[in-house]
Amino acid sequence: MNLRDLSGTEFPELNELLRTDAGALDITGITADSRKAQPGSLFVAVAGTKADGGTYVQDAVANGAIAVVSSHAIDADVPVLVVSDPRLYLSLSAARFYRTQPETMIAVTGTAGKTSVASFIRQIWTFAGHAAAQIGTTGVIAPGREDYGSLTTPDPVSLHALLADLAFEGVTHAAMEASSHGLDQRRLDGVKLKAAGFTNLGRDHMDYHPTIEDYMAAKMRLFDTLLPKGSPAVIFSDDAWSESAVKAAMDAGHDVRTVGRKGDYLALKRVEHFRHKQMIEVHHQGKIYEVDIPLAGDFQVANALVAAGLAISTGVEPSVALKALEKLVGAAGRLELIGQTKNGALAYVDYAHKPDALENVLTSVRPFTSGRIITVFGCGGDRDKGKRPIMGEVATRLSDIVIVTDDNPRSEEPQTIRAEIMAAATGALEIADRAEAISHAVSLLGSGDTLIVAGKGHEEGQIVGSVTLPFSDHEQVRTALEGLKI
Ligand SMILES: CC(=O)N[C@H]1[C@@H](OP(=O)(O)OP(=O)(O)OC[C@H]2O[C@@H](n3ccc(=O)[nH]c3=O)[C@H](O)[C@@H]2O)O[C@H](CO)[C@@H](O)[C@@H]1O[C@H](C)C(=O)N[C@@H](C)C(=O)N[C@H](CCC(=O)O)C(=O)O
Ligand SMILES: Nc1ncnc2c1ncn2[C@@H]1O[C@H](COP(=O)(O)OP(=O)(O)OP(=O)(O)O)[C@@H](O)[C@H]1O
Ligand SMILES: N[C@H](CCC[C@H](N)C(=O)O)C(=O)O
Ligand SMILES: [Mg+2]
Repeated sequence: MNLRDLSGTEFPELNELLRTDAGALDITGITADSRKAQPGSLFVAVAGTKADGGTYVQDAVANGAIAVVSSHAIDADVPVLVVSDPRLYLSLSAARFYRTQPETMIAVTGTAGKTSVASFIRQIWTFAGHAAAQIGTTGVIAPGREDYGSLTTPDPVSLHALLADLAFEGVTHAAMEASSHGLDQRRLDGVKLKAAGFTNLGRDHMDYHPTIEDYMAAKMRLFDTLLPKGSPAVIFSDDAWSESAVKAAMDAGHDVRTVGRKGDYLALKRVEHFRHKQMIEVHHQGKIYEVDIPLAGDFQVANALVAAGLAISTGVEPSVALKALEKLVGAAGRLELIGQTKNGALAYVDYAHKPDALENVLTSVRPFTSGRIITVFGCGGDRDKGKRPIMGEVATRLSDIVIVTDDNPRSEEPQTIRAEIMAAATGALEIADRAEAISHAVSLLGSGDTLIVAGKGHEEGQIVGSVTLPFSDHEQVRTALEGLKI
């Protein structure tokens, strides 16, 4: 594709340059990483958190890049396109370069629940007969494909290559997770959305966003900038930030549809909890539906309603969407029941790695726990340090026994991380080795107890320094359960 077509019309500052021979350059690839530049590539220099792409222009050109995009003039032997927002350019040009995306794309944002909602909406679409995909923290799941993921919202070049592949494979419907990093870094700006969803807002990523308002504003880019005006915006109604989200979506001129107890689109009227399922009564456009959701946890009801709202908003019959909820399978590692002991204690793996999520998960299991709640968790290194004592307090307040252990220490000293949690975790035990912490917790399980191993969910590794050691909470819990004599 030539540079003129690739650049589109969103950057009038390029018009003059693109009228020259530079506009006719045949671009054979796009990258923001000089190390991936090849002969014929366009190199987009973006300023990042660790490095400034601008310093790698010569490397990119040496690797074969034939044009460069930058936020400021740079001396180079190839044409330099100076644009106000290189990250936006990267996303829009990647979308044009890879051309196709599944026809019905939706994105969901919020501090907790994105992976679950993306999984649920994929399951509802599939139940309704569509070829559907989900893209997010747990990777890509689509017919015939299950790829393990790393980022929640992939970088724009990988994302658009993936969307084109999915469309080529026949996927017509895809649900994406929109992380605040992804939104802030314009990773989704080239995606053509049909609808968008919001779950909730809580403390997260305070290492990246200076204030919670800044964090919320990044999330709201989904509504105020990305979703085309007049599209359905499905918003969970019962969160402290719901009103702000509704306002942002209204101000942007969207068709706002609230779901939850205070919701008007899917109004939740009643919930009855059972051990592994919940019965809900939902009102939608004058009709009453009673649905059995085969998952534990109040928060799963919220996620199921956001997913059903998005499915209905993208053309699924309401009765079909709500029927599909009866068949839901939880996303991997999200309050996932791994097994039980002979004396009836339940062992779950959960991905709660932030205070609100931990609070929710521990509160959710209390109604069906006749014995004690035993919690094993840690906090990641090189991430928000402020959440550590908060999670320590939440865990000890809502559990009977807490074991503080390691969770991806990365470049930090593991004992320092544990100490920061322990400072507010009165009475907690500290066992550094996560496998040992899990087996000790399992050995304590008595009749009616519930074990929650939180923080790693679907993850398959423990990141120590820059090395990822194979590690799975699932496997450790399973092994420990098998080793029990009772
Ligand atoms: C903090 C953050 O979001 N970083 C992401 C960001 O990197 P960055 O722009 O800050 O990159 P940088 O390292 O400062 O480098 C700047 C630029 O120089 C380029 N460079 C660098 C070196 C070189 O030799 N040549 C070169 O061209 C880099 O390719 C980059 O374009 O953009 C990169 C490409 O898209 C991401 O891979 C990278 O994710 C890092 C690995 C990461 O850990 N991100 C996490 C925090 C993240 O994004 N998490 C969210 C939310 C998670 C959740 O709550 O679910 C997610 O969406 O996953
Ligand atoms: N609607 C919700 N409200 C509160 N907590 C939730 C909700 N949904 C999930 N959780 C909690 O958050 C954890 C992560 O859930 P999920 O993976 O669906 O969210 P996410 O937004 O994708 O998170 P991440 O940003 O870490 O990928 C769950 O394991 C559970 O503990
Ligand atoms: N994807 C998120 C969550 C990681 C969860 C936890 N296991 C940790 O390492 O902090 C991140 O990288 O911040
Ligand atoms: Mg996620």
